[in-house]
Amino acid sequence: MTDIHADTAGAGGPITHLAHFAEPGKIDTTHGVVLYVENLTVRFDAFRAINDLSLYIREGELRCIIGPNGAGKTTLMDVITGKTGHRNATIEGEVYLGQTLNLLTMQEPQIAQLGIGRKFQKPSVFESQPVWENLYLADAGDRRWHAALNARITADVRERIENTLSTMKLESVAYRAAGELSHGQKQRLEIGMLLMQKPALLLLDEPVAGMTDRETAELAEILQGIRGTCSIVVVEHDMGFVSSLAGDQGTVTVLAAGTVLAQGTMQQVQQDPQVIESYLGR
Ligand SMILES: Nc1ncnc2c1ncn2[C@@H]1O[C@H](COP(=O)(O)OP(=O)(O)OP(=O)(O)O)[C@@H](O)[C@H]1O
Repeated sequence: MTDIHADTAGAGGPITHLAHFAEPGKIDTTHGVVLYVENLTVRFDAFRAINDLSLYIREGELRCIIGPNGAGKTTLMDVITGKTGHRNATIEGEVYLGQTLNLLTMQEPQIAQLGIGRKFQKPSVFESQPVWENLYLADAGDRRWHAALNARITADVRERIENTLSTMKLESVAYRAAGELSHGQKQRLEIGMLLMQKPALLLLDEPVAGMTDRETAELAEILQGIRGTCSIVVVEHDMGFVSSLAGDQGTVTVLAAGTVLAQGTMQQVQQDPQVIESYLGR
């Protein structure tokens, strides 16, 4: 470990200092932290995909997570979103949303309802529906599809759809079928669909894979624009994209062999000898 890895000083302290006054189901961020991962170990049979990993995501933070193939990035996202339960995984440690919500005791749908939105690498949108309707259906959530389409759109939802179209730079294609969009536009639409659900924490898994340079730069600008409205964790291999998201001050976490190898600003991790050896130097 290097001396730049730990930033728990700003993380509001460990989850053993639980506040008990939060409303049930509400995320208690009284310490400024939306996600606590503490001493997490995930074993697949005897193999440790995650090994005593701790990290803290602050409210409104945009965190980039990088690391070599097999470092445990996807496994970490899976644990946070309740996806590892059905596999041959043994999980130890603590994963809390805010001070009180123990994610390791919850199933995937419940975690999504609490406000964790996850975008996988490949876009997943309703191809035959217009862009605006995709946003509307995302807002409708688990209301039945047909019921949602037949319901009147309230002024509040209309305004949020318009705002999301504008935020995600999709106004000019609002009435086009989602299937006709470019790859970059589809990725933006899917992120917009997650934003319609007002997430507390947005997890983006390699969002610029397959994008052109221009689409990548556009997404970086958009994410910078929504920075602070919710916490965002981006897992990415594209270093140019990570640099533009992190800027001079943002925190970049480097995972390797299932644990935090280094953590700090982009400049700090880029100069870290262990990071260069295990990842960037390749
Ligand atoms: N269900 C499973 N059973 C056994 N091993 C697994 C399972 N899922 C993941 N692993 C192993 O755990 C390690 C971490 O995998 P993971 O997919 O989390 O890495 P990653 O950092 O996301 O890699 P990449 O950048 O290639 O997506 C890898 O060695 C992988 O082979």
